[in-house]
Amino acid sequence: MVSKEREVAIEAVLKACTVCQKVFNTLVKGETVIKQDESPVTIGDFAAQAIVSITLQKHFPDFKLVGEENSKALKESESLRKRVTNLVNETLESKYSEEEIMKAIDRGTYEGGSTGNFWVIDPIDGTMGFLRGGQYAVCLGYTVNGEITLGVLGCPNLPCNDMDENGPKGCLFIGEKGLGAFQRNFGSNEDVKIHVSQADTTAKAKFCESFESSHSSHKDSAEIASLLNITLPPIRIDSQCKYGIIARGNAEVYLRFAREGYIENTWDHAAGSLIVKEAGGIVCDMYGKPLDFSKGRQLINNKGVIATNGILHNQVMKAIKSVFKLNNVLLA
Ligand SMILES: Nc1ncnc2c1ncn2[C@@H]1O[C@H](COP(=O)(O)O)[C@@H](OP(=O)(O)O)[C@H]1O
Ligand SMILES: [Mg+2]
Repeated sequence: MVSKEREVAIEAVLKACTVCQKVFNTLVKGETVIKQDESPVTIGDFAAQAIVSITLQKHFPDFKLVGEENSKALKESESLRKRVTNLVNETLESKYSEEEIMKAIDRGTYEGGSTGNFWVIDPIDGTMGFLRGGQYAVCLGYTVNGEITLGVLGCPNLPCNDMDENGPKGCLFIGEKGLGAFQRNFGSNEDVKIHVSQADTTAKAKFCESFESSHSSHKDSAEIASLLNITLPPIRIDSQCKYGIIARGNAEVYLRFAREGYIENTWDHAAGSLIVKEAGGIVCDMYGKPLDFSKGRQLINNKGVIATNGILHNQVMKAIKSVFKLNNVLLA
């Protein structure tokens, strides 16, 4: 049976994707002067988080939400507040007040933790990709007692069929614990089961990483790829779309090595990591430890993020151990 959480999460993510596309088409394309606090990304982030929060509230009045955004900037700027409010009301065909919208956004200040149920939202993951007209994702996860049990990624610009840029674009990835991973294309109601690649040699493998080298060291990943005899160039795309393409088998390995001291946020990995696991892959940190979503808003127990198709996992982890000269790396 399809859970109510899954249906509501899909509804929320699709509506949030609609607002992001609207912001891109009307603001990013048309806007010439962008003030820092009224950038399209800011407007889109607030509107998308408000829409997800309002949709969850409608179905689960007591819901808790770990969200990337809060209403501080809206409280400080009347024009920003008005623009976000109009955008949300246009999209939902509703009449929420500015106060109601800010309250909805601030539901996202929950601290998370190891007990109870809560949602995790990244309203626009891949800010840089969004602005470039590249990849970004609306990412919604659901956590039960510190473990992600549901993840939905909305990827408005991602090709539906493999990486075919000429075909249709816009797809959802859905993962539910124990029930597998699925892709649903925008405009369709059909969920198609997806699975990681069955490639069993690294020489033929494809790896993906952040477009932005400031988010993940391209130099380190190149060294690891070389040690693994990977010859194909990296697939560099923004956002959790990377988890989506691993889950449906377009690439076998996702490497993420942030600068020293950077702690990953739960909303950047919650939905995507479950989708890869449900598609048969493995997700862990650079020491082979599972991502621990039970410690609050950030992944304080983890460093780096690795996702693989499972088959190549141990080879990848051994290469990481060698390149970073680590003593302890857990194998699968
Ligand atoms: N120095 C850094 N190292 C690693 N990740 C970073 C970073 N600065 C920002 N990020 C995170 O990287 C996310 C984008 O991931 P990717 O590089 O895979 O596209 C950003 O999400 P937002 O775009 O939601 O802010 C942000 O949370
Ligand atoms: Mg993000």
